[in-house]
Amino acid sequence: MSGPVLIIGTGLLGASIGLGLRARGIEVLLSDLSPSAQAVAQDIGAGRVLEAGQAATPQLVVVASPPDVTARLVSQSLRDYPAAVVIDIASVKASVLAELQQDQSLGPAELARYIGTHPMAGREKAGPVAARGELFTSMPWVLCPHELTDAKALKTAQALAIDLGAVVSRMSVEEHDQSVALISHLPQVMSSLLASRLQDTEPHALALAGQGLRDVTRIAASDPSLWVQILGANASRLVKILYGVREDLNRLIGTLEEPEAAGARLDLAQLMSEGNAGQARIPGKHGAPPQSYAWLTVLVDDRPGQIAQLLTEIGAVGINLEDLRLDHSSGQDKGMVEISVLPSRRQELIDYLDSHGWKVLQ
Ligand SMILES: NC(=O)c1ccc[n+]([C@@H]2O[C@H](COP(=O)([O-])OP(=O)(O)OC[C@H]3O[C@@H](n4cnc5c(N)ncnc54)[C@H](O)[C@@H]3O)[C@@H](O)[C@H]2O)c1
Ligand SMILES: O=C(O)C(=O)C[C@]1(C(=O)O)C=C[C@@H](O)C=C1
Repeated sequence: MSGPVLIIGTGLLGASIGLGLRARGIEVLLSDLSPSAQAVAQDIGAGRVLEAGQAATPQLVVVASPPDVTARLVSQSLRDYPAAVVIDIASVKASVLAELQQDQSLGPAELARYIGTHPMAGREKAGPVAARGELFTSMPWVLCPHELTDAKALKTAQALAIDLGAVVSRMSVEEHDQSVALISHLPQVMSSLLASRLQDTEPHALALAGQGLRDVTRIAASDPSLWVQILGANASRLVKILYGVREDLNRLIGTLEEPEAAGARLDLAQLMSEGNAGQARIPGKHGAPPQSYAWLTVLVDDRPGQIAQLLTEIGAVGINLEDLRLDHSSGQDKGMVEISVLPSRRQELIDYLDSHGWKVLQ
């Protein structure tokens, strides 16, 4: 796509889009209510601040503000930039569209230039400092055209997502909100509920925290003010899913209260197998069927440059790294680098690292 692209709201998502577009040589203008957020976004290379009152003729306006002000900013942008396509990236879509459809200042010609979108990529951190230009690579990006969206708006939104490396899909706002209630909003509340149990836990118990707890609580660190808005806007869809969770939880509690009762073990096995079956359905990269990778762990000294050296050596053997996790063994000055590769290359990599002085834990 060509620029300029104006990004309104230069926090985590807005600045990440700016970084990704700048890396592709596209002109980016930045605007945020917070002078420091826009200045930081400019400093990290996400674009150039559009000063108040300065004229601009963007080809595309991306509204990347919190959901509760999104419709207002989209409406303003449609009026301020009559030649531009305007998109938003808010995590909820039906409430934004409904507000725009009720907006008396917008006619069909304005609404035709608008399309709601949602990149299914983010982090548990807010603000431009946490931004990453590669955030969207291989991640889903949903486009939600409404009945008036014109072909140019759809094509421009699609070009943005593709240029940023995302995998594009299309849904109605209803279908989108229904889907993310389960795929994104339930995981967030389950993670928060679980992590909230840790508030009064003794430090000696917390010191036992392994990867399992970390896996399921990463997003419990997410920004409360953003999630209050997301959960509030999608409450009616999420609550129906939570009724089902409540039923399952009641059943599990009943089973665990009498673990020796007839059928109790079968019940537990069923719970685990149902979880296995659901987990196995989560697609891998690019929406492809899940691919199982083989993991190995390399112990590294906790000093600068160790991980970079390890990755350079893996690259030199020509083995593609599918995933990487870092952990520290408690109480030691050692780091553990967990690496996943195609199963067929695992032994080759272990042999290579062993022979080059790395300590591999299998
Ligand atoms: N965080 C995620 O993982 C994620 C992922 C996908 C989509 N989203 C959506 O992206 C949007 C932005 O989320 P974020 O995580 O980047 O939040 P953020 O808090 O990092 O950034 C939001 C920015 O919007 C600015 N802002 C607020 N009101 C404004 C206004 N009236 N005019 C201009 N700027 C204004 C804030 O100052 C802030 O810099 C939200 O709608 C969110 O639902 C978030
Ligand atoms: O990876 C994360 O940190 C996220 O929470 C990202 C995530 C999600 O996948 O649920 C969260 C909310 C957004 O609307 C889109 C993406």
